[in-house]
Amino acid sequence: MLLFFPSYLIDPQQFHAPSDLRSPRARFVLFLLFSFFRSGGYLFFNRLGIMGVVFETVGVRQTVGKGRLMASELNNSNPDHDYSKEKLKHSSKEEMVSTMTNSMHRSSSRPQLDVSRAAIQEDSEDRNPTILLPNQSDDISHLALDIGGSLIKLVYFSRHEEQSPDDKRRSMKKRFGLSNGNRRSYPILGGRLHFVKFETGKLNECLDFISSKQLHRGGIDSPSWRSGTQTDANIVIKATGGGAYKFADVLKERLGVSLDKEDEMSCLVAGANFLLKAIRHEAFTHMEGQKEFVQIDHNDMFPYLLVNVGSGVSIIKVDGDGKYQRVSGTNVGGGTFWGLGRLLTKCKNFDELLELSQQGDNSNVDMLVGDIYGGLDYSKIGLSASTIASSFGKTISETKELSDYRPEDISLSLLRMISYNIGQISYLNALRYGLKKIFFGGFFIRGHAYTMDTISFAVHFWSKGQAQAMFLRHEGFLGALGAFMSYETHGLDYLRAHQLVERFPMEAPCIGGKIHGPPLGNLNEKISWLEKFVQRGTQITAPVPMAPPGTTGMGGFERPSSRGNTLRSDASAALNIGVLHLVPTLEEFPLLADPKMYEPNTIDLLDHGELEYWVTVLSEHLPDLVDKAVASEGGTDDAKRRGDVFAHAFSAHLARLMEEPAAYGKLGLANLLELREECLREFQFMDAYITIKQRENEASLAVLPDLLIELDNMNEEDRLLALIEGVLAANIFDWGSRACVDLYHKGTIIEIYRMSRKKMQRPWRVDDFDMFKERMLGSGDEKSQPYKRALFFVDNSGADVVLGMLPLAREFLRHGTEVVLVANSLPALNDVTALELPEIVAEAAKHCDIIRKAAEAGGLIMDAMVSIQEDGLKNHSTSVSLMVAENGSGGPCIDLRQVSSELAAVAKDADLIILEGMGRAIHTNLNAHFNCDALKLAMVKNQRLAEKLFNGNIYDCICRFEPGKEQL
Ligand SMILES: Nc1ncnc2c1ncn2[C@@H]1O[C@H](COP(=O)(O)OP(=O)(O)O)[C@@H](O)[C@H]1O
Ligand SMILES: CC(C)(COP(=O)(O)O)[C@@H](O)C(=O)NCCC(=O)O
Ligand SMILES: [Mn+2]
Repeated sequence: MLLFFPSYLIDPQQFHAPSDLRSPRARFVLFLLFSFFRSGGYLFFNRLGIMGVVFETVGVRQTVGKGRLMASELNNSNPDHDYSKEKLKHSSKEEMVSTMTNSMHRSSSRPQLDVSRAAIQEDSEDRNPTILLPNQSDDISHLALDIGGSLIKLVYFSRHEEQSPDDKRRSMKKRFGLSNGNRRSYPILGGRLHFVKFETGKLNECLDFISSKQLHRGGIDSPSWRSGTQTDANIVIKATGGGAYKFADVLKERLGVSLDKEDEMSCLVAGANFLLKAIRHEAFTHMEGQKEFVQIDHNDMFPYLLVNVGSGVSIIKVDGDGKYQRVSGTNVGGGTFWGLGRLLTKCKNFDELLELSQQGDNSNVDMLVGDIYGGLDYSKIGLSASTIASSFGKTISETKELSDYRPEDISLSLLRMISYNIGQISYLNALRYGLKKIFFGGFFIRGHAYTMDTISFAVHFWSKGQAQAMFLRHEGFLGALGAFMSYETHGLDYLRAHQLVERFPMEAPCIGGKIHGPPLGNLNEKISWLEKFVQRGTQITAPVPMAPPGTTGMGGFERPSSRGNTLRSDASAALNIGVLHLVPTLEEFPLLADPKMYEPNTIDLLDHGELEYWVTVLSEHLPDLVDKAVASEGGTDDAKRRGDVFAHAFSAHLARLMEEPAAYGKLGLANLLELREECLREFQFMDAYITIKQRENEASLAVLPDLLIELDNMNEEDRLLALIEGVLAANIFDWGSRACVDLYHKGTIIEIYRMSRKKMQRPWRVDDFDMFKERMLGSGDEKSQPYKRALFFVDNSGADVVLGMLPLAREFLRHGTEVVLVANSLPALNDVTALELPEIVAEAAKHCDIIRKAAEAGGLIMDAMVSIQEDGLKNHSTSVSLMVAENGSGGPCIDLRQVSSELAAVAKDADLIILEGMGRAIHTNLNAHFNCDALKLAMVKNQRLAEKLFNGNIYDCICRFEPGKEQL
């Protein structure tokens, strides 16, 4: 039998089912219906009543004329969409499919897949049948080019992991001992945007790069490439810049592809608008060596002036999306600097020229006011003696030849001449149109501190502080991004800031026309490449070169105050930008009281002392972490090798950040801690603490029954206190804290837990327990209304979750409150993950009726213990539900601007959130305000932090209760 999808395009990321699906019956029927989708091709639905299907982009398989689709799980990503309005009224399979597809809502901008007449072949024996997409014809676009006068910029999209997501899912499941597959184990869906540049003069190397990765065919892993079903002659690539015309024939000849030419100005504007809207820390100011990220108000973005400093300079007034006017330009631009500079200094490359300027003194070349006025200021018109009166004016001397001047001085003079000139013309245009915001892009900027300072000074000086110069991290890629955006098929223009996660992998550089390393995606080659550096005794340079801090053009026409710093070589790595991971399922946590003001990080790492301290903490933790990571992979030679390279790579990141804290965007402690986890994953350490977690889970589960008996013998008030005490005490099991790890040598898990409980002394350092108790139990005769739904942001495995949070959850269930355990999507230290929780809950449920019934009601223990098919409908009860949701994070902290859509959806009905642990309740979110009540529980396992934030000591406890803003 064939099941037909209605004949229109669906937006996979926006498909979800109504909340009615929470009824076990509805879910069971759906389960039967879609059981054949499971594992790798399944329609997923979780215990929260949010069912989703996503045609996971990485799972898309296509053949010519007949698409094949591997469905995978996911849920809604459209924050505007109202779940509650949709009702599922049909019960037959066909009707249900069609109802669900009808409920999908179509976004004109995301027509990734044409599922018209899509069909499932039910006669197939396969439990994971393929869906045929007979009308899916085009490959989803992957590459766009901006071929400029000096540089070729590539933006390309990759959907594929080094390992296929299915393999990953399988190996993760195997490791976690989970056999069934209706839980998502890998949150990265979407794909990745990469940014690469080559010199236009080395077009051939650029084409080799494209060809080696088969980017024009959708990447090495694309099915059409593997199957050889697509002919290159059909391939059309978006391109902009003059080279799109000039080199069209070469591309046709070499790659067989045609170029679809996009207007350069439109692309620049589209690229800039996209970056400003979608990337949180894209724009920054740079004054006197200080870089500061600018928060862009999306509702007040326009108009602005865009100055693109490429070979030449374009000045564009931007009034909105697609609304712009090129108001001016100048032929004195980056090409002038590089061209004249090369002639005058004999430099071999652009960076060398820039680097030279850092040792220069332009007063040997420039004619200063003082040179004309006999050393005096021309104070009447506000010019100091050191102001440049005439760039290169001193070289009019007839007695000197070019060789009599230092190349360093010439380079600096040239740089200042051109930068001031551009700054001044930009200001004049801003003045002409009454604009206050000027964004500078183009590769002339090259993240070079002195260039930015000089332009900023000029804008500030001439506008008397009225206009502001801002720079863009993706400076040179505006046009290429715009061309990429112009594909009508990927709809990335609708992405929002929270859906993009920037990563900085140790990728081999491929810049300046040379690919300095292996093609992306081959871990082994990447490791060898990094090893070579280590063996040669060369420090691995972190992947993001940028200008040194502190070079400044103070005084506008003064000399740079900071000198002698070397410019990070462009060839040593990529740019000051990372790979953009597109995670269309991330959303803003809906219970944040003031999302615009929300700042996750409590500690400001702009404070150099703080940065130094935390970098040292992480460095000192590194050897132990490497040991654990290597052991988690069986201690094999391969694991040791990866462990070694991981240590070098992570140290390089830390060194890089010490040098320039804002190199990867705005830096907080949460980012630093997450970087460590990401770096581990980059070298394929998927869960370094797996053994420790399992051991601690087992030990804790063994004593749980006794603890529950003990608790049940208490009266309600004492029990509540004991439970909170228990959470705080058990939060001591934190393998990320140096002090705690030292403690673990001193006893068994249970001994340490008992010791920790014994030490609990009220009042705690922050102690709002009485307020919380009153809200829970009421006061006097007045009983309080129980919470409807509580979100428990759980932290560590073992005692923390088993003896701390789970018993507390049980108490809420007892009060009739629905509980959602919110846990990490990916491992971080010894934190429990959402994938691991069902099994832990199932174990606990063996000893506790309350947990068992609630877990059954939440559909949770079916995940780990019984198959829903065998259990069927017989066992559901009316008890409140215990559920699990993943939080979308892969670090020990949580940034609530980017949570999983699963969590965002379930949060809508919550009236209490409990944030537990140092990472989630102290390092991040200590100052966060919510619309619902919030309880923040943590033990402070770091002396410095305890002193700084709470004027206290290590092992102090925090119990902060904050009534929700809406309740106040
Ligand atoms: N590695 C490099 N090689 C050549 N020029 C560079 C390099 N890095 C920065 N530049 C500067 O960037 C300019 C080109 O900027 P870009 O935005 O790519 O413009 P275009 O599209 O005109 O090539 C060059 O003229 C030069 O000033
Ligand atoms: C990484 C952590 C935030 C995890 O703490 P948790 O959230 O598990 O309570 C914490 O271990 C930490 O801040 N460690 C570094 C500090 C130290 O070693 O003292
Ligand atoms: Mn933790």
